[in-house]
Amino acid sequence: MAINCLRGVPKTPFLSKPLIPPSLLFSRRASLVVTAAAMSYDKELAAAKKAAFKLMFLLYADFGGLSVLGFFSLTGKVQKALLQSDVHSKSDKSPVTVADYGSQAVVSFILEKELPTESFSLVAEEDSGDLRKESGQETLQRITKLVNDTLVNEEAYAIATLSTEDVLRAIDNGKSEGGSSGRHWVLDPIDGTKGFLRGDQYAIALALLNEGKVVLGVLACPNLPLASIGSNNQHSFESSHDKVGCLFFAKVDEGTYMQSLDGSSPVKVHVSAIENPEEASFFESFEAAHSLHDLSSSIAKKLGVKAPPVRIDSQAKYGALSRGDGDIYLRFPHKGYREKIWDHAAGSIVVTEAGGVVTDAAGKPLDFSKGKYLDLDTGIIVTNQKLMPSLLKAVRASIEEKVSSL
Ligand SMILES: Nc1ncnc2c1ncn2[C@@H]1O[C@H](COP(=O)(O)O)[C@@H](OP(=O)(O)O)[C@H]1O
Ligand SMILES: [Mg+2]
Ligand SMILES: [Mg+2]
Ligand SMILES: [Mg+2]
Repeated sequence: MAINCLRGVPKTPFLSKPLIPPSLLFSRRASLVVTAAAMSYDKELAAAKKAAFKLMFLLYADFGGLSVLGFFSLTGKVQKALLQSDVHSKSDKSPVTVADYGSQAVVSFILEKELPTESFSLVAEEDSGDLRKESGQETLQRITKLVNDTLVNEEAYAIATLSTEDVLRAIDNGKSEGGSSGRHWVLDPIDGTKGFLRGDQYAIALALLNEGKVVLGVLACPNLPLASIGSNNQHSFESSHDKVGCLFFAKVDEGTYMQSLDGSSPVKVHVSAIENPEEASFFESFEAAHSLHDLSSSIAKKLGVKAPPVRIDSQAKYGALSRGDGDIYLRFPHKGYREKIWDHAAGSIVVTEAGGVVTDAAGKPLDFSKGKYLDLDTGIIVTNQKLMPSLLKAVRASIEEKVSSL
C-alpha cells in the first residue's frame, strides 16, 4: 500500500497528560489544565465515527469483493444507483439529493442518541425548507425510508419507525449558527454532491468545534481507493478493482488515522515530506466553477511543479493529502463566493494533525469561529510545512500578476 503510515491505534490521552504541579493547584491555569485533560473527545469521536461508518456502508460503490461484506457490496451498489437518480435543485441552483438529506438526518439523529448528556448544536449544510412544501412530499417519503432503513438495526436506541416529522426535525437540528463559544458540530452530509452524482469522489465530513477551534474531525470517503491516487492515476474510481472506502479521523494533538471498511486497525498517516517543488503534485477541484484553474496553474508554474493537477471532488482532497498522495491543495473560488465552514472543518484538522498546514491565501489560519462562513483572504492553500513558505510566495506573486492584468 503506497501510504505513508505507521500501524497502531491512538493512545488514551489521559495516560500521557502530566500531573498538575502543586503550585498550579487551585489557580485559574490549573482549572484550564484540568479542563483540557478532561477533554479527550473519545465519546464524541466514537459517535462521529459510528455515524460516518453507517453512511459509508450505505453509500460506497464497491469493496473489492470481500466475501464477508458481499451482502453490503450488492445492496450498496443498488442503493447508490437509486440515490444518484434522486436529484433536486436548491435555490442557488446547486444539486441536492435524497442522500444529502438522509445523511444529515442520520448523523443528527445518531449524535443526539449517542451523546444524550451534552447540549447539542449542529451547523449543517441542508435545511428542510423545500421538503416542507407540497412539491417536496414524495422526496420526504423517500428520505424517511432511507433513514429508517439505515437505523433499522439500532435496537439500543429503542425507537419506533421514524415519521416524516421526526426526519424533518433531525434535518433542522442543523440550523445552529456556530460561533466562538461552546461546542458545535459541523456537518457536510455529502460534500462534493456533483462528484457523488458523477460516480467520482465525495465525502461525509463531520467536525466538532470547541470555543471556535476544530478539535475533532471525521472524513468518510466511500469512493476513495485505499491505494494512493497520485498524479498519474486519474481513473474513474467506479471502475477500479482496488479496494475503496477510507475513513480519516483526527483529534487535536493526537494525529490523523485512516481506516478501511474491512474492520482492520486504523493506520496513522502523515503528509508528504517533499521539499523540492519540482517533485510535488497538486490537487484542485474537479469543477472549474468552484476554483480558478488558471490561477492554480500559474502558481504551480511559478513554484516549479512539473506534474499536472489532480482534479478531484470534495474534501477527499484533504484526506488524500493527509496520507501523502499529493503535496499541495489549491482552492481559489470565483469572486464573490463565500466559503462555508462545513466544506473545510473536518478536512483541515485531518491535514493539520497529519503534519500539514492549512491557510488562506494571505497565510492566515482558517477561522472557524465566525459562524457558518469562513472569513478569508482570496483562497485556501494546503501543503506540508516545508513547502508552505515558497508556496505562499508563488501565491502572492500570481495573485498580484492577475490583479495587475485586469
Ligand atoms: N461557486 C463556488 N465556488 C466555490 N465553491 C463552491 C461553489 N459552489 C459550490 N461550492 C462548494 O464546493 C463544494 C464542493 O467542493 P469541491 O469543488 O472541492 O468538490 C460544494 O460542496 P457540496 O457538494 O457539499 O455542496 C459547495 O459547498
Ligand atoms: Mg451542496
Ligand atoms: Mg460541501
Ligand atoms: Mg454537501
